[in-house]
Amino acid sequence: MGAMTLSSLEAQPPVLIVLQAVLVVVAGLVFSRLYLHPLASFPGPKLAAATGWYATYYDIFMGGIMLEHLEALHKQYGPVIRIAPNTLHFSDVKAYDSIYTDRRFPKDPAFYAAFLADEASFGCTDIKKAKTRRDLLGPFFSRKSVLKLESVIQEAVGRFIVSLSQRIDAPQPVNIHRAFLSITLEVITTYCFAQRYNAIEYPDYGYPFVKAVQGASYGGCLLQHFPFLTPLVMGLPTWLLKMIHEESAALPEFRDRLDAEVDKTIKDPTALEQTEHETIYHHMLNPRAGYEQPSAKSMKEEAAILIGAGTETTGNACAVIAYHILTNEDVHRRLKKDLVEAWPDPDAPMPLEKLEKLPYLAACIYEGLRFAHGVVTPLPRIVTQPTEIAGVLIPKNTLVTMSSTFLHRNTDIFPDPYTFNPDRFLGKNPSELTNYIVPFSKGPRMCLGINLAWAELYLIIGNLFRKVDLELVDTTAKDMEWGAFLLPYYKGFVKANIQKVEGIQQFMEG
Ligand code: HEM
Repeated sequence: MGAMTLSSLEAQPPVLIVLQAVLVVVAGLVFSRLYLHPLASFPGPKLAAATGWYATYYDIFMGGIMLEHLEALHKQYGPVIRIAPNTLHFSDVKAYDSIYTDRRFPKDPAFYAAFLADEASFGCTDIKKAKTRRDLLGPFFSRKSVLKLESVIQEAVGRFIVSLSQRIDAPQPVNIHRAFLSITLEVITTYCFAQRYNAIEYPDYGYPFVKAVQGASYGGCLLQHFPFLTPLVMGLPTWLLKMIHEESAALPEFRDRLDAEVDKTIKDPTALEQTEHETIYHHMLNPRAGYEQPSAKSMKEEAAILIGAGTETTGNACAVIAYHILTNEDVHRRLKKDLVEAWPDPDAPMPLEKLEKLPYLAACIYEGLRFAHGVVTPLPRIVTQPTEIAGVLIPKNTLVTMSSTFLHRNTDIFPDPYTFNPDRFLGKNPSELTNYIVPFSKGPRMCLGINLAWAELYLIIGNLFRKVDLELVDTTAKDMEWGAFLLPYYKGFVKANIQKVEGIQQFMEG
């Protein structure tokens, strides 16, 4: 019998033998994932339990619709579902805190490797190293520091409003989504590096990095699913990238510029004495006692991450907030009225702390963040020891995830969730609701730039709706549909006609 099998194998072409061996291995793997894996008893589609290609199909081939699909799956299978061989997704609001505030759960290295920043805050998956980096940079992004550097943000916002005034009655509608990305880029570069990039003044708000930045998250997601492409993509010379996709070439060019700045600063740290204000380099090159100076690679990654993390997130949030205010006449009128009452002379300076006290402005921003979501792709954490999450015991080494959208659209917390209704935040105890607004995530790895982001949102939205009369044009609900590629990737842009701008005298004089 054995001899017969051997001789029949010998008769087969080698390719067929290899194919058969692969089939046996794959079948064994699928069998073990379906029936022997620690997550075997968790509900969910069998195909998702068998292979990660299930998520790849919805994420990449279907244009980022995995989140919509997850909603349907939760309806079918319940609050905890297996969405990949080793990954669970939750929909129960209680699970969010358990996943993201547990200090024992590190970020998943496989997910974060695609962002090519394992030595920077966002990409670092080692719990201790990540904490060290946050300790180092945290003071620079604290509330105190943001208030100290408020003039830097105010100056950029002033330039933003002036730039809009130059577009009154422009022949073409203004792409205000890109205008927001331009100001958020400018805030990050001036705040972090004390450097103006003049993105706000660029024709048509088309600064190359601004045009390229939305593609970056898509690229990151692509590399998450096809990591073997990473060296290939990273090895592409810029001229070739330009030929394949011209806009994307701005990304490596921008990164080269940052790298050169870091090298220059390391070579001549005395240059830091000349900067207009403190920068991240002051904190990294002169660390506090007990902290080491990061390597050049780490500083380069950090610079790129801060710009990447701070530009599109905040720009998208502004665009979504503005879109909903402009499409809801009542909200628009009430907001304008409140702003005019609190700020009768638009030429007078308006400090951040005063804007923050306007309840309706705050409510519009919270409601806008509920629609903008921040990072939408579920962010995986590793369960390092068996832990109960939302009443279910989760085995060690499982990846656990939950998208912020499952809080923001929860009908028990936010009835009629698809209606933009700032009034829901004006009840007796707003924090009962704001606790469920999690665009910045929660816990030890929540957004490092949260104070800066909030300051930008108040100053940009407050100034825009106090000083600028604008009308939405060529923008429909379809343009605001998005696919999930870490951040929402919108199908279109928010566009508007600028009709009147006031309160720019102070900036023109400056
Ligand atoms: C509306 C604006 C913003 C939103 C919605 C947002 C959202 C987030 C979220 C959800 C995370 C967690 C990511 C994860 O768990 O992997 C995060 C992390 C981070 N954000 Fe933001 N962000 C915003 C603005 C900013 C700004 C302005 C900066 C610039 C300083 C910034 C810098 C960072 C950094 C460095 C991290 C990594 C923190 C860590 O992993 O320890 N973000 N952000």
